[in-house]
Formats: sequence, structure tokens, C-alpha cells
Amino acid sequence: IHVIPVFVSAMAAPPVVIWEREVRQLLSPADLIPRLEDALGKFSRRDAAEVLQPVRTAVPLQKHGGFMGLMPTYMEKDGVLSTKFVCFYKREEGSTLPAVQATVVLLDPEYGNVKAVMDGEVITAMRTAAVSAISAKLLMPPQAEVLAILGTGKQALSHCRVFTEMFSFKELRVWSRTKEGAARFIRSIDGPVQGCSTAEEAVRGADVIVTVTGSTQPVLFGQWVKAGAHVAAVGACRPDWRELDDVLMKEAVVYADSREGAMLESGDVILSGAEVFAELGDVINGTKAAHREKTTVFKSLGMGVEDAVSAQLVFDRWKAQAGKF
Ligand SMILES: NC(=O)C1=CN([C@@H]2O[C@H](COP(=O)(O)OP(=O)(O)OC[C@H]3O[C@@H](n4cnc5c(N)ncnc54)[C@H](O)[C@@H]3O)[C@@H](O)[C@H]2O)C=CC1
Ligand SMILES: O=C(O)C1=NCCCC1
Repeated sequence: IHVIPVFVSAMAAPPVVIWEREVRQLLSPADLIPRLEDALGKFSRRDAAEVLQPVRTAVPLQKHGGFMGLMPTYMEKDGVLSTKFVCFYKREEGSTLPAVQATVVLLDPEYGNVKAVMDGEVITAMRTAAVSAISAKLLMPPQAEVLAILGTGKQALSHCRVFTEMFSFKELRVWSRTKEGAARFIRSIDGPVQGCSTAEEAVRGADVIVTVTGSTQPVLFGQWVKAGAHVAAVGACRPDWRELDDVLMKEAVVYADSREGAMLESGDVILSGAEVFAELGDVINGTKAAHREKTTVFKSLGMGVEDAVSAQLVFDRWKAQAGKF
């Protein structure tokens, strides 16, 4: 008698592809913000069953002046496994090429198959702005009236949208290194925006300042910043890149998304020698104070866990809409 072995194969369905237009339809800052707050809090508890997220691996693309970042994350309790591939570039003056391109892959943690491949640019733009808005909610001075944005690219637009949706600033100012950049930004925004010809003019007297440039040298100087203002510093994500000067970094109380990330990747933190006082998640968890009365800097580098919860939300919405599974 021949026994024929029977292999039960759990053939996974091929991954779904969810691209930019669909991601944009399925994701909103209002739905994302509570999930990001929860994720930041979980990350800062350093409980491996909640979030496992190594610091991003950055592979230099020397010939092209860029990096490919790999951002894997596992949330065991929530059953979420993902990784983002993100390429980011140092762009020269006058360049119109995008600084960032990204794709997010969502996997089934039990079997390891890929469930979805998603456009990562909408996710990156929206989750980064949403995390900056969380930092402002926690750290900006009470009755903040003036918002200044330095930079006029994708992140500037998403920050402007999320901040104006979440808060009611009386005045919005923007600065770009080029006139065309500022004009394009102003045309894309619905409400009133004041275009400024220098970064100093944009930030003097501002209560909240967002730096979203591709600069590798400081564009924001402490002597221009009003005491008690909040700065969300989003660019300069390599150890030798800067957006803020030493004066600001040393005078402000510095918060980060990830302490380890900031110590390894942030030129503003490493080169100024400033101390990271807390992670945003520590403030959310109530284990560190929110020093609203002082000048504060939130140094954002971006974390895989932010992409993981964003991608899971997109996937859940996509399934519900498609009536699948
Ligand atoms: N912290 C985070 O989670 C994330 C950070 N980023 C960073 O945010 C920054 C902006 O990204 P995007 O808006 O996607 O890029 P983008 O290319 O769309 O816009 C970049 C902006 O910076 C300006 N810029 C470039 N070089 C400059 C310089 N030397 N001085 C002054 N302005 C300069 C450009 O004119 C443009 O307005 C980049 O540094 C990027 O690496 C991007 C995604 C996530
Ligand atoms: O978190 C991200 O995504 C990025 N962070 C720094 C620069 C590029 C993208």
C-alpha cells in the first residue's frame, strides 16, 4: 500500500494593491490622530508585546544623494505587522524632484504572507502632520494665534491642512526659499496665508513654527523664536543634517518621537548636544511633563509604528468598503 502524503497548503490570496487615490479617500486626520496617540503611548512603554520597532535602517544611495529607509514594525497584541520602504533625498536648490517616495507593505503576522501593498506617500504626509499636530496639542502655548511654516513642499501642505483642521490660528505665515514655491503653496491652500520673503519674517512672534524643509543647514535660529513658542521640526533626518541652530536646541525643552531615533539620526540633537527631555509618548502616558510654559521643540524623525497603524486603518476601511473577507 502506498501512502500518498497530503500537504494541506494554506494558499494565501495575493496581496491587494491600494494606491494613492484610494488611500487618500480612506484616511482622514480625525480618524488617524487617536490611533497615533495610542501608538505613541504604546511605543514609549517599551513593552515588546505592544510594539517592536527597531530604529530605521538607512541604506545610502550615494550616487543619487539619498537613502532608502526600511521601517519594520510588529504590534503583537494588535496583530499588526508592516514595513515601509522610504527613499529620501537631499535636493539641490531649484530641484523640483520630490524629497520622499514611500511604499507600505502590510503582512499577516501568523503566516508571513503580504496582505496589502500601499502607496506610502499619502500615509507619510498625513501621519507626519498628524503627529506634529499631536505635539502642538500637547506643547504649544495656550491661546496660540500665529502659525508659521518654513518650507512649501508636500509636508508643508499636509501640515497646513491638518493644523488648520485641528486648531483655529488667527494667522498663517509661510516661507519658501523660492518665490515659485511660496506662490504654488498659496494657490493650493483655501484660506488666507501670508507669504514671507524671509524665514525670520515668518517666525518672529509666531506661537507655533513647523520646519518642513529639505535643508541640511539651519533655517530656524533661536534668536528669532518667541519665548514659549512650540517648534515641530520635521526635516533634517540624518546625523549631519540640520534645520535648527544650537541656540534654539539648547534653550528649548526637546521632545522626540523616539529617543533612540533622535540620538542616532537627528543632526539637530546630536550636533547641538541638546538633551532629549521626553518622547511624545511619555507625555501621552503621563510619565513626563508637557512644558507648555517654556519654548519647546518636537524633533520628528518618523516611526514605523505610525505607518503600521495608518496602514491597518486603510486596510480595515478598504475591506469594509469592498465587502471582502
Ligand atoms: N519626520 C518625518 O516623519 C518625515 C520627515 N520628512 C522630511 O520633511 C522634509 C520635507 O519633506 P517633503 O515636504 O516631502 O519634501 P518636498 O520636496 O515636497 O519639500 C521640501 C521643501 O523644502 C524646501 N527646501 C529644500 N532645500 C532647502 C534648503 N536648503 N533651504 C530651505 N528650504 C529648502 C523646498 O523648496 C521645499 O519647499 C524633508 O526633509 C523630509 O526628509 C518627510 C517625511 C516624514
Ligand atoms: O518617517 C519617514 O517616513 C521619513 N522620515 C524621515 C525622512 C523621510 C521619511
